[in-house]
Amino acid sequence: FQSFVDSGSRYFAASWGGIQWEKQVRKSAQIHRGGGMSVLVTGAAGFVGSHVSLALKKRGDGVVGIDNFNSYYDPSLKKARKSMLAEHGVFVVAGDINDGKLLAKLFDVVAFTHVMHLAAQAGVRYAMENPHSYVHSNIAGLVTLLEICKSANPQPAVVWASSSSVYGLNEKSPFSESDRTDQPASLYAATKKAGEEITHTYNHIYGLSITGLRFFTVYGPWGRPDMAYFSFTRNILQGKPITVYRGKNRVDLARDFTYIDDVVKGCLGSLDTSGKSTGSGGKKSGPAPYRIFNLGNTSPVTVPALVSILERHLKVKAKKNVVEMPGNGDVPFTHANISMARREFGYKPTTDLQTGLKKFVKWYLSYYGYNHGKAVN
Ligand SMILES: NC(=O)c1ccc[n+]([C@@H]2O[C@H](COP(=O)([O-])OP(=O)(O)OC[C@H]3O[C@@H](n4cnc5c(N)ncnc54)[C@H](O)[C@@H]3O)[C@@H](O)[C@H]2O)c1
Ligand SMILES: O=C(O)[C@H]1O[C@H](OP(=O)(O)OP(=O)(O)OC[C@H]2O[C@@H](n3ccc(=O)[nH]c3=O)[C@H](O)[C@@H]2O)[C@H](O)[C@@H](O)[C@@H]1O
Repeated sequence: FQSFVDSGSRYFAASWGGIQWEKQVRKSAQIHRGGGMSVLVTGAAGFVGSHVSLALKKRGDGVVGIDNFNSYYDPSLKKARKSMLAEHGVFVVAGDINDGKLLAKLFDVVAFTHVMHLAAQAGVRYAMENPHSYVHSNIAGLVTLLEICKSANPQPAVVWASSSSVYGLNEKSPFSESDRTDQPASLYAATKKAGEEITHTYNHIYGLSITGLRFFTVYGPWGRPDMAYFSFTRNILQGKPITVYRGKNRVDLARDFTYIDDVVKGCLGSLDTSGKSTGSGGKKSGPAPYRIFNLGNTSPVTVPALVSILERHLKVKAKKNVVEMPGNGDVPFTHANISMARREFGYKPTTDLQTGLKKFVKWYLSYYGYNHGKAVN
């Protein structure tokens, strides 16, 4: 088969469906531990997806990835993550979650017990540049995926990435799952909030088990070049200035930066406790779990403090341009209350920003070399 899909800004073709392809999918989905699960991970060549796929595979679960390798950021990093996963026996299919035929084929080949849905157009500020890419992946793609999941027999349990950005202009701190989420500050946040409502309908009508995870600014090795900690590192090493946004009345912005290994533990914990979907072939036979959890670090750090930590680890002083936060969708601060995730599956982040950034810098220097990151786009 050949499927042509619009992956954001450009078209690409992906081949799938041959005997060799099916063999790779089956092998990757094999469970190596009694009672293990077979998980379809969307966005598997992405930052969080590659880490979660690896962790599942390492503990004996079957994992098949799907990713459209779009060029929102350097696709060579996504390809490198795919190669790293292949070395550990995880096959990442090249394709778009809007391609219902491809998804149906994957479910024909493997009776997935779980779907870890991480494919999305991420990034808060880029939504002003390319709004339709958010609708394409975070709304249309989500619905295509849920349509396949609800029709599957048996239905998988679905765990998916929402975002701390749904708290938007909420001023109550720390953010609890029961706080209001009806004042998004960006189109990205609005599409994640829409995802929470859309998944609810599939839970209600079709009995799909749904767990939404509100991640809080995740960072770490194999991270995302568009995020501040990554682009600051690159610019500091290249001697280029960085732009540090500041809030109204000269107040520093702050984020509840959360280390990737902690988030991975939260993803696995929520998969393990997700319970079963209650329908099959599009028919519900009883109520199924619908859950939403914050996965944060519970200890916000200001952006200037983030820069200071990077300066110390990199042993280079940053050239800072401090500017007032433009009206670009950013929120002034985030801070997670994680008591629900702690209660449900023992989620307990253990990595502070200082320690986590040390690990990131070590990875960055080994991946891009010591030539001040000039290989990065
Ligand atoms: N990293 C964070 O700080 C953070 C915080 C909150 C929420 N999230 C959410 O977590 C998830 C993972 O984020 P990430 O940081 O790993 O981002 P990422 O961009 O590295 O990973 C997403 C992956 O999905 C793929 N993808 C995008 N649209 C697709 C489509 N239509 N079909 C198939 N593949 C597609 C991309 O190529 C990419 O590899 C996303 O849903 C994101 O919105 C991330
Ligand atoms: O928690 C979340 O839900 C979101 O976390 C991050 O979004 P963000 O917190 O904006 O992460 P960064 O882009 O790394 O920005 C971190 C902080 O640095 C600031 N920043 C960013 C870029 C820059 O050039 N300068 C700057 O000061 C931002 O205003 C923000 O306060 C991810 O990029 C989103 O995909 C995710 O949904």
